[in-house]
Amino acid sequence: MISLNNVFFTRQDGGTKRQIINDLSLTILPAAHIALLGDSGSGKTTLLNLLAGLLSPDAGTITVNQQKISELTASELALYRRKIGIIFQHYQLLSPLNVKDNMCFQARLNGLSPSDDEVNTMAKKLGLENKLTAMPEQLSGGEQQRVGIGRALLNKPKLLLADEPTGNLDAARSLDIVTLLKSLCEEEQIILIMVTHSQQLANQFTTQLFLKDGQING
Ligand SMILES: Nc1ncnc2c1ncn2[C@@H]1O[C@H](COP(=O)(O)OP(=O)(O)OP(=O)(O)O)[C@@H](O)[C@H]1O
Repeated sequence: MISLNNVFFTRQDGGTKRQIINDLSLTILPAAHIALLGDSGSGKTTLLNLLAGLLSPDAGTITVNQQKISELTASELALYRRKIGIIFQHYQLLSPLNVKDNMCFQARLNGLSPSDDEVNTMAKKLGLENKLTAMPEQLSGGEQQRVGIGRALLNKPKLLLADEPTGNLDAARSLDIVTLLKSLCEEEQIILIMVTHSQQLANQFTTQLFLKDGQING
């Protein structure tokens, strides 16, 4: 479960301060799947970064699975970040590593050692069973994003944050990837929060939240 209580976050915009997140309170239940929508610049990525512990609120508290992340020290935050899943629009695979090692990368960083069985099962679910020894540059965009999903899931997160994960893919492939991502999160009871500009993709989610003026309109 996630709760945000009276969270404020400002950015310096030229000479003035701009309130990006403005007294936001929100509860997200375990295993919820949420599409986060909002105009460009409304603060969607900022909100994901606050949940990822990459930014700290100016005021208010953020609690993720009973851990008050807004009060953690830098080293505690580094440990917290290792445990959550993040999927980026630009995949961010490591080019010298093959698919298998990319998929295992975050889990290994977090002290887990996925077995060959686990990796093969995940690769199969992602349709990557014949690509485990391929290098990232030999993959299509959709395949690279599936490696990104595998990398996040093999780390067994309780929370997965996805920032426009299909922003680089065409509509049909985006729908396939989001459907797959959602069903894998359902299977593993993972909270999924996905930023998207696409209403069609958001419609795959039972909960849609709209960020506007630093506030959530659910
Ligand atoms: N590092 C930064 N320094 C200053 N301002 C920033 C910084 N990063 C983002 N901003 C500003 O904060 C606001 C919110 O940005 P954010 O990236 O969270 O929006 P978004 O809703 O994710 O936008 P988009 O849909 O275009 O990706 C924007 O006005 C942006 O210009």
